[in-house]
Parts: sequence; structure tokens; C-alpha cells
Amino acid sequence: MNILDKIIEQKKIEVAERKAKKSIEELKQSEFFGRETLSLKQFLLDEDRTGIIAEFKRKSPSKGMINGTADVVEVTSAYRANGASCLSVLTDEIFFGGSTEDLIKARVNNIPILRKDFIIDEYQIVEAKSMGADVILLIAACLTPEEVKRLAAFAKSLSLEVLLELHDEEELQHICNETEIVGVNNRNLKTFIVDIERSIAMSKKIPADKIKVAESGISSIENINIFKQNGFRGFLIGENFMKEADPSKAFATFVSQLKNQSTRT
Ligand SMILES: O=P(O)(O)OC[C@@H](O)[C@@H](O)c1c[nH]c2ccccc12
Repeated sequence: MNILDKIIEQKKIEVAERKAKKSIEELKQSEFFGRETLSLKQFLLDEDRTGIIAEFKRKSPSKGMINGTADVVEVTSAYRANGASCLSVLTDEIFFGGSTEDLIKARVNNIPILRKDFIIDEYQIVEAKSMGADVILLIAACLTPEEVKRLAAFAKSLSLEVLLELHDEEELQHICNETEIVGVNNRNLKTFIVDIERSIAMSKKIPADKIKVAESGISSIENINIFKQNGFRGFLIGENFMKEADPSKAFATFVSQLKNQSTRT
């Protein structure tokens, strides 16, 4: 069994337990449920923003512990203050060390928030809304095209946007009318192999009307410039900042370099 299979198996158990603990009706009573969501699409298309979807990730199955001490409010606030277009907050506990709490805390920031988790059930989408998320992730590698369509339509009915994550060509068939933002994960979730060229190779095959996001393994301004030349509007970056003792400072330095470079060219 590969790691993605393991995560999904665990996720099924977790979702069943959470459903038993809290009903959908209870979730809907959250103070965040009625809030007006922010549009990732709009934030990514805003030329005055960096396009960076900055991720808060404490650990991962591929890297183990990345940062055991970072404070979610401090780091996400610095991400926002320094030009992030969106925050990505891991809510998976077992494999990524995230939590519902982390996302709720990050909500102090008035920019879109992506609930980063393995979504397999409508219940998790209601949860996402009740935590204050604006966007959910749907991973093609663990869903059928029909499931993507159904879950994306459901998210839309709650005014949440969807980032559809692809990795290889076979998954292009998961793209549908309901998925307007398409990410290409440079990391294979089954083998952990990272290949930054993956986004570029895949980009040519994604329909032109979709907003493209490059995900994982991004560590340089040069990477971003190449992605931009290939039509990408969003760049999902986690470890490059989180691996530093001070992720806030690492992010600010990265963005100032990015801005310097684009004014020079
Ligand atoms: O830390 P990185 O290499 O910059 O990657 C961030 C993000 O793309 C990665 O965490 C990710 C992409 N897709 C996922 C799906 C589930 C969990 C995590 C992920």
C-alpha cells in the first residue's frame, strides 16, 4: 500500500468518527458558516499580488518534522502582510500535524484560506466552511472524475472555491466545468518524487480557460518566473518557508527578491 492509500484509509475512519461526534446541523451553527467567502480566483488574478499560496505545514510524511515550533497566527499574518495571495493551512492531524484549530486561528487574516486536507466526503466540505475556509482541495489521485464533479458542485453550493490537484496526464480527465482552478503537484503523492518540470509539461494540456497553480518543491524566484512564462498564476509553497526557524522572515525576504526581480525585467 502506498502512502496515499494509507492516508485515505485513515481518512475514511476519521470522517466516520467526526460525523458521529458532530452533525452537519451543528457544524452549520459555527460563527464562520454564514460569512461571505473570499475568491481565490480573484486574488490570483489580481496583478498587484504575488500569486503565492503560502502554506502552514508542521510536518509531512515525506519530510518528517519540518517545523515544530512555528506559531500559526504569527506566520500566517506575516504571509498575508508580505503579499501572499492565499493561505494554505493543513488540517490533517496524523500525517501533517495540522488541525481545525490551526485553520480557525489563521482566519484572523482577511485573504482566502485553502483547507489543505484529503477530501473524500461532503461532510468535510461543510466542515471546511464551518472553520472559515474559502477554498477546498480536491486531489485527482484519490477521487474518480465523477466524485470530483459531485464534490466540486457541492462546494460551489456553499460558495467555496475548489483547487483541483493533478499530477499526471491521466488525471486531466478530472477537469470539469465545476473546477476552474487547476493545480499541478510536482510531488508524486505515492512515491514523494518531486519534479519541478511536471507543472510545465502538464500546463500545455490544461484548457486555457483554467487558472493554473504550480504546487510543491518551489524554492527559487527562477522557478516562479518559469512558471509565469508558462501561464501559471498561482504558486503553492510550504516547506521552503516552514523549514526555516523564522518562516515569517523567510517569506518576507523571498517576496522582496521576487518584487526586485520583476521591477528589473
Ligand atoms: O512544501 P512544498 O514542497 O512547498 O509543497 C507545498 C504543497 O504543495 C504540498 O504540501 C501539497 C501539495 N498537495 C498536497 C496534498 C496534501 C498535502 C500536502 C500537499
